Amino acid sequence: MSPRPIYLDCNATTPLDPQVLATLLPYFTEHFGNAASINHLYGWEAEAAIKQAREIIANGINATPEEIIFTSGATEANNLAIKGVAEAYFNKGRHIITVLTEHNAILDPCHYLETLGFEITYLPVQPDGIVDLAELKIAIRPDTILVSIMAANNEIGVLQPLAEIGELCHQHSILFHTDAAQAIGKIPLDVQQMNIDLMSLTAHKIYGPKGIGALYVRRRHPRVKLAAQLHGGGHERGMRSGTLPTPQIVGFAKAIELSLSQMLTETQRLIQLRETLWQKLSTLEGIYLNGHPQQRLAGNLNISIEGVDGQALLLGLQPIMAVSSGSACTSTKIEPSHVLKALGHPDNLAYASIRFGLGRFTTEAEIKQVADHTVNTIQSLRRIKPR
Ligand SMILES: Cc1ncc(COP(=O)(O)O)c(C=O)c1O
Ligand code: FES
Repeated sequence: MSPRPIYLDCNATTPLDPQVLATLLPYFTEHFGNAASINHLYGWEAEAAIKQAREIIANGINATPEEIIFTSGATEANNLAIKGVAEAYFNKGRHIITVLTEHNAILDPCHYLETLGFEITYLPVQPDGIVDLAELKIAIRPDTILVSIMAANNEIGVLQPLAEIGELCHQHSILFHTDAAQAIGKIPLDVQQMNIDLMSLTAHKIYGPKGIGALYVRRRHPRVKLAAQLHGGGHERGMRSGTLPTPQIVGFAKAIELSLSQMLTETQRLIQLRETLWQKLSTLEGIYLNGHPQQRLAGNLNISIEGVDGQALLLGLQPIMAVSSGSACTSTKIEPSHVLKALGHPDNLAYASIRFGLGRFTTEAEIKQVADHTVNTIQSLRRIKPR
């Protein structure tokens, strides 16, 4: 049997860290209680574990435990933030600002709100993927209630200037939400220092379990009002009903704890690996780096390649590596993703794009193998289909 391909799709998801698995397993077995059961030991055990996890997660972003609402992931957290704020503040205003390069879990709730009469401004980005603060300033209106700008982009890894955006929103008394699904545990996030009012988190991009995330909601200066989107037993202060999944929550906290404790060394290691890969790939002509070269996640490399078919390239890479195109394309239609389009890529050029997502378990030997195979595949495709 041939070995499994090298996993390089860490912006899509990551494997569970064995330490995370060990921490959460007992909560599937002996400590299986419902944290809402207040009359017996089983419930108390679950409740205590969740309390501790909530503290770890809150500390990790300089928030308080009461400001953490557990959700099924960042998609749900984004929906709760955007729809929850829209519903709670619609008497104040119906204008929201976001960015063209956001994840669909932001763009789709915004499109939905448009059908209800809200107005959304979708800011462009600069060619390097970073929002222009002057454009943001211009977009702010007296009826703007929310600015939602992601911390790190899932396709091109670009980091947005959160502290500057937060400062601007604060000056105008507008709530600032950030989707930090790709950023938590990878860059420092401080909701006080960055003036962040709401922040979406998820566990599965940092070696935690899938199906668990959180929304941070500021409770003081200002206290953010939010309309619940899931009604039921009144869990999470009525903001998100549903029995809390203790194993996932415990695993989420462990994942954050591990990521924060190794953030500096991990960032340096990943930058080195990423640069090795980029140096090798950029020896070829017609290869472009997508997104800002430095203001990006350490483990993300997104490139566009001239003169090859995107599908053919992915097929050629598949036996050796698990990467993604970062774009929805069919073999008949070569179309860059909405993120690459927002960078100003011309549609008509035959582009192939690859997103490499390096992570905790990526080795130097793997990167060398991936670099060689990618270069060879591009060269042989170009021989078949000359530019
Ligand atoms: C930026 C961003 N937002 C939201 C999500 C969705 O997160 P989840 O899978 O936890 O719902 C992802 C991951 O797919 C993401 O990268
Ligand atoms: S793989 Fe088809 S456009 Fe990128």
